[in-house]
Amino acid sequence: MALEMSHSLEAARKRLTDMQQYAESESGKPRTAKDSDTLIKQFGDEVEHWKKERKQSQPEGSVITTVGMPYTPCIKSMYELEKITLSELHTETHHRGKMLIVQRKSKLLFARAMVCAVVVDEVHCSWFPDSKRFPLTPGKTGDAEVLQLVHADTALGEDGLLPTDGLLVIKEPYFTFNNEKTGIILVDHPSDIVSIPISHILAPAESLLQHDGGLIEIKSATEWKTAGNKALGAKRYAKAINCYSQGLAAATPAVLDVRFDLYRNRAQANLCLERFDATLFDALSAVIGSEEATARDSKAYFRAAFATYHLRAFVDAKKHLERMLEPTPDDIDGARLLERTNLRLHEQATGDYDFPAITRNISTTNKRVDVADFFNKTELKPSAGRGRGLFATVDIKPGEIVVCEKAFCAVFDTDEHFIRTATYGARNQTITPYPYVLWKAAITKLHRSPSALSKIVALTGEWPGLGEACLKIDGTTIVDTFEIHDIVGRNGYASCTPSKQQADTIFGYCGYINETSGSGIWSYASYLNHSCVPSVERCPVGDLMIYRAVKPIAKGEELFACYDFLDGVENRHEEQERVWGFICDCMLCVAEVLESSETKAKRTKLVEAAKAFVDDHSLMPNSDQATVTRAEMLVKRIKSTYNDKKYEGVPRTAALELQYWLTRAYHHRKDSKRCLASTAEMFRMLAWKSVKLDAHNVILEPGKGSRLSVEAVMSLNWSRNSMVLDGKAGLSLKLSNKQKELYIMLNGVANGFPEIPVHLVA
Ligand SMILES: C[S@@+](CC[C@H](N)C(=O)[O-])C[C@H]1O[C@@H](n2cnc3c(N)ncnc32)[C@H](O)[C@@H]1O
Repeated sequence: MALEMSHSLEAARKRLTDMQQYAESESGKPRTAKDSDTLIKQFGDEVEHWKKERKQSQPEGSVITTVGMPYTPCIKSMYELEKITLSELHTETHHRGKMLIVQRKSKLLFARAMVCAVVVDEVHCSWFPDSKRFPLTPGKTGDAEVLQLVHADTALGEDGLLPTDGLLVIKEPYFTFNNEKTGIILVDHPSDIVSIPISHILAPAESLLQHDGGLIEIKSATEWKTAGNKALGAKRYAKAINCYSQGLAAATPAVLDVRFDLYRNRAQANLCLERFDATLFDALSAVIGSEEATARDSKAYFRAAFATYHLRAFVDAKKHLERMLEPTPDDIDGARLLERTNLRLHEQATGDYDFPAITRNISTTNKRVDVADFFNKTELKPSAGRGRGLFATVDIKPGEIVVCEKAFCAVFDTDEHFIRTATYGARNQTITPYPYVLWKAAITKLHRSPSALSKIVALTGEWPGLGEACLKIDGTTIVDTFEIHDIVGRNGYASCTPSKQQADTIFGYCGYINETSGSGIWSYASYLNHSCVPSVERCPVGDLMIYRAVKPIAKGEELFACYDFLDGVENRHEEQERVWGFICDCMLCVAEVLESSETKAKRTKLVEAAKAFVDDHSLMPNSDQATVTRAEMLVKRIKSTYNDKKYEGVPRTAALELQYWLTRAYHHRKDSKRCLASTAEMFRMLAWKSVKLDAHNVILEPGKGSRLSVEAVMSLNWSRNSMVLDGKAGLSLKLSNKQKELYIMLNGVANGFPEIPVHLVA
């Protein structure tokens, strides 16, 4: 079944069930032929309609994309497949071991999630008098079908996607239905379509004669180069690549120089399409190596370095740049790229980042940062009962950077083609909590630079698909898009869309995570396993994810992040099992699981009362003593529901929100002593040990089972301000310094931290 969108989970579920039942009832029936002229006309009208309506048809609010049953891509070469015609297709059938050879006969329809076109096959052209064929109705023009291509890289444009000047081989075609229950050929895996020239050995000989322009033109390598340069100048990159490739096929040893030019120019066209693996290959193939060719080689090395930089292989990028700059040391572009490369190498080796500069440059429009990754304090190893995990290779202090990683790919709601949609899968009937566009972005990136495939398919996902195999067949790397779907589901992280306000607001970066305005794949950090009492906290800055230690971590210890933290162990475990397929057994979960249901019920009731209290008393300055006493009593009652023994060393967070309310109330009532005591109490509730906050000491030590929360850090802020108002400058400064330490642990960077005005502490 095709990929479709619905406006609610219920609608998605209903649509999927309905389509599954229909598909089952139709499965295996012979396909009904479609008259090509009629279909092409109807489709043309639809393309025009879609173009006009595109604005209105943008989905409003959140939508759910339904995804049919997964199936693996074809892993046979087209030479091993048996050719069939459209007339031999059967409904709701994967035609394993078969292939269609078709030609596009319509414009492309760029719908939100896919690209469609009408294709015809050889029957239409009345070739092969002796072949099995659909009996043509007199006056009709032949058979045709709609092809629907999911996850196509739309940057390739009309030239690159389903080109019309050649033929298309659809490997192991899947004939199914669209939302209107009309038959379509659905291609979920882009590698299941291969474009071949009409002169290809598999193309029917008659197709040469049938070619639109009559006889095909035979061009020399130089003529292809000229045609390629023209296309490149017109920014028709896919067409340029095609011309240069044809030129390379036509180049004889007599025109060696042209051959180098073709590689160099194709490198540039590939670079414009962000196909960095191909750019690198072409650029290095273009290196001539003679003295007279210095200028041309300089260009080739620059392109190789640029591609390598974007493939994040900074050591290699530096090598290419040094070779480039050896004969041309004054080249400005080369020198600039070398400077950037050296900075990346420094970040990669030390974890020393210029965060003020990084955060200054990011905005709603500039969300992707130019930085290297830092992994040097960790290693990937097996983790008993949890697959693999990340382990510390050195002792790490609280606050230190543990991992810093730029996303393999990230999407933000301010991106041009962002659609706020999750996917709902037919296989396990669950929602993947990451947007459809993240799945698509990951697939596009893998198609553009397939060298990244091995690290992505090594990640955990439910649908095994092709596993960790990285196959290249018929010139294309095979990406199992369903496998990537599940990998995105298990490894995607919510992020945020950076903005100026975010950079300047208290907890601007950290606080935005919950809004899920962006998401991404950080493939190394993905190996962090979950704990509800984590040792690291994460915070996004653009598409960079910073992980800092929130407690001391000894060399050899496994690191844990918190994927999500819902109140109540049952809620948490239900979510963990549904989204990630595990149930946490951290110290906190064990303590909560062991509690009786009566205790939990009693506490839940009290927490509800506390929430209602906080909602009713959000205006702090009006709190009189009686109201404060009520809050204190309620905190006491909630705390009494915890069994000290069971909860030793783990957080008791049920009264945290109300305690935070008390901190603020004391501050407004100018009761600095109680304000500070309340802050200390919050840290105790979060299982911090050696909590001492008084005139002489500001000591807060995290424990093995402790958590850190925004409220606790903000509580320090109120205490600090209370002390300022009370004239206790020394203590307020100590509190402020501690607050800043903890603030950076959670927020990743110091941005937005409210320093005490200097004149108040002078
Ligand atoms: C993002 S991956 C983490 C890396 C993973 N362990 C691996 O080997 O690829 C998430 C998966 O790790 C496993 N996992 C994470 N935390 C766990 C925990 N506390 N207990 C058991 N399994 C866990 C689950 O299989 C989950 O789907």
